Amino acid sequence: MMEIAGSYGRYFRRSLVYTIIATLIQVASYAVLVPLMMAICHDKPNTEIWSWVGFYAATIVVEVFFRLKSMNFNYQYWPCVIGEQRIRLAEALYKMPLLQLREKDVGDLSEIMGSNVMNAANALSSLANIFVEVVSLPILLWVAITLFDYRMGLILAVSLIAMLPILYKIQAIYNSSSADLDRADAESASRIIEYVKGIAVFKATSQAGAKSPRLEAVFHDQQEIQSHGNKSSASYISLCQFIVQLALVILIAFAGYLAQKHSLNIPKTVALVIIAVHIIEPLNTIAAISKLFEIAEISLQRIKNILNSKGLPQLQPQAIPQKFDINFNQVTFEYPDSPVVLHDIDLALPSESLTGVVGSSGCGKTTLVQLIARFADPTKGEIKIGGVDIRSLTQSQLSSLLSIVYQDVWLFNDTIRANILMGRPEATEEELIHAAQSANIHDFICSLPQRYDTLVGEVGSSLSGGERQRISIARAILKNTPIIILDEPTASLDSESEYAVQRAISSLIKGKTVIMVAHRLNTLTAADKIIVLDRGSIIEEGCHEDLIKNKSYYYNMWNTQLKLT
Ligand SMILES: Nc1ncnc2c1ncn2[C@@H]1O[C@H](COP(=O)(O)OP(=O)(O)OP(=O)(O)O)[C@@H](O)[C@H]1O
Repeated sequence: MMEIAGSYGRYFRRSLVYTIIATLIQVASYAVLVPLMMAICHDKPNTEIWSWVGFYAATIVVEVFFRLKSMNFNYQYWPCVIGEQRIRLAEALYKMPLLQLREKDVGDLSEIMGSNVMNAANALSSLANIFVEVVSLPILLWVAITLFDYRMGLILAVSLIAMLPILYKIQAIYNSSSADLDRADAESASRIIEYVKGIAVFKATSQAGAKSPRLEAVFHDQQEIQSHGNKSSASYISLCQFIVQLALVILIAFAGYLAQKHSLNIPKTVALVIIAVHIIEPLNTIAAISKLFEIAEISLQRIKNILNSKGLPQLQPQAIPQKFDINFNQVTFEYPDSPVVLHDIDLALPSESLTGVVGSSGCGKTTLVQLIARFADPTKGEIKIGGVDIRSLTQSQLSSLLSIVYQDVWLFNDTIRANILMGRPEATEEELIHAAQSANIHDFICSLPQRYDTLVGEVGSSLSGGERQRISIARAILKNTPIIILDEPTASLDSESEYAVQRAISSLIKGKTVIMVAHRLNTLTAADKIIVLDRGSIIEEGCHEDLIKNKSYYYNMWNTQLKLT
């Protein structure tokens, strides 16, 4: 619990203390019933009866006061706890190696950050207090009953303890349904995201809406699991309550027997039975909330799995590099449970040079460039920037050294200004406009109704691939890092857009150390060096003219592309 409470732990502890105080006072109020009943039945003077009534009323007022104090946590800090947990998760995701993050299911992650955090916080805000109350109240009331009549206390304890193994057994039977339901919820969240992202494909294949078998199957499963879960939890709660009520029946029968034998007087019997009823009430609640605790426990486990995932290790910290040449020394890499993708790569990229990476599909080009950004660490070997092993840099140090431009551009549903400023939030208006002009996108932005304040969401679908790409390049220009990684930035563009984006790229890479993956070899003819990869190994290296002269792998690729154009 304290883990979820995070920095609000002391408020949570305080609220539990208030609950305990309120419960103690509640017990005192019930205990007052015994002398009150005795005073009424034994015709005691009115003053004595009224003083007991007054005492009873006073305990109720004080109890309500402390209950309200304990609830303060719910409405004041509960939303803060949720916010804090979500920030912690977001930070854990940020630290997670990209390779590991990409393997996570988006639906699953949104379920964790959404419902799972809510479930865990609910357990903290309301369930914990109820739990303290429903556990401590019966114990304290039992102590009170035992003090008034040890035989009643004994019979109550024996009958409740005898029922514990049965309750435990029932709980074990019903336990699995919550985990199944949680899994079904996560699966359904994933399918919904998949459906929304792939709706164009679903429409094209006439599998949209009710005709989508994937969506239908997952909703059907979820319904089944949900109704099974609801049925089982309803019967679980009823069964537990029935068993707990049995203990009350035994106690009442025993109290009647003692009263018949004149071993217990009537007012005391009535008062003790009233108190015993108040023991049973919270015990019934335990059955209901234990189900909610179980759901919270599963949610907490899923949250912890993210929070406990380890980031990439950091070597002894070093000063941020002052030179920006990049060196691969004997770098080998393999994805988990996959064959080796890169073999013993030795590569030197001088400062302020442009290096192209080419090769057939799947030969490891993207993997090679992503290793520079520590998307994952090499299985063997090292990568250095300006002589500094990148594993000794913090994530933000490394990020400040490089910008990556991908083929698929991700723009946030915010203004165009905000999207570009992500490169350097503190940039001035002049710097922003200069970056957009350099990226060849300023005129287009000015043609939009709200210019730089146009929301990407409003024009998102009408932005062409080239326009989106130039916005992302403007962001990189503004960031102004000494190293630029380009992973097929023009691969999906038509030749007109490609020309505009190429001009933007020329502005971006001026005076930088650049590594660029490209399928279209004509984009690399001016590169200082081109490396040719085949099945994870460098098989050729040199400038365009040298590689053509070699008449080998690159030469064949070039001729094939010439024939196609
Ligand atoms: N996350 C992953 N887990 C396992 N294998 C992967 C993963 N990502 C890529 N691979 C495999 O690693 C190999 C190299 O992939 P990579 O994307 O680096 O190739 P590429 O040369 O950039 O391909 P393309 O030109 O088609 O983009 C491929 O066989 C690919 O299937």
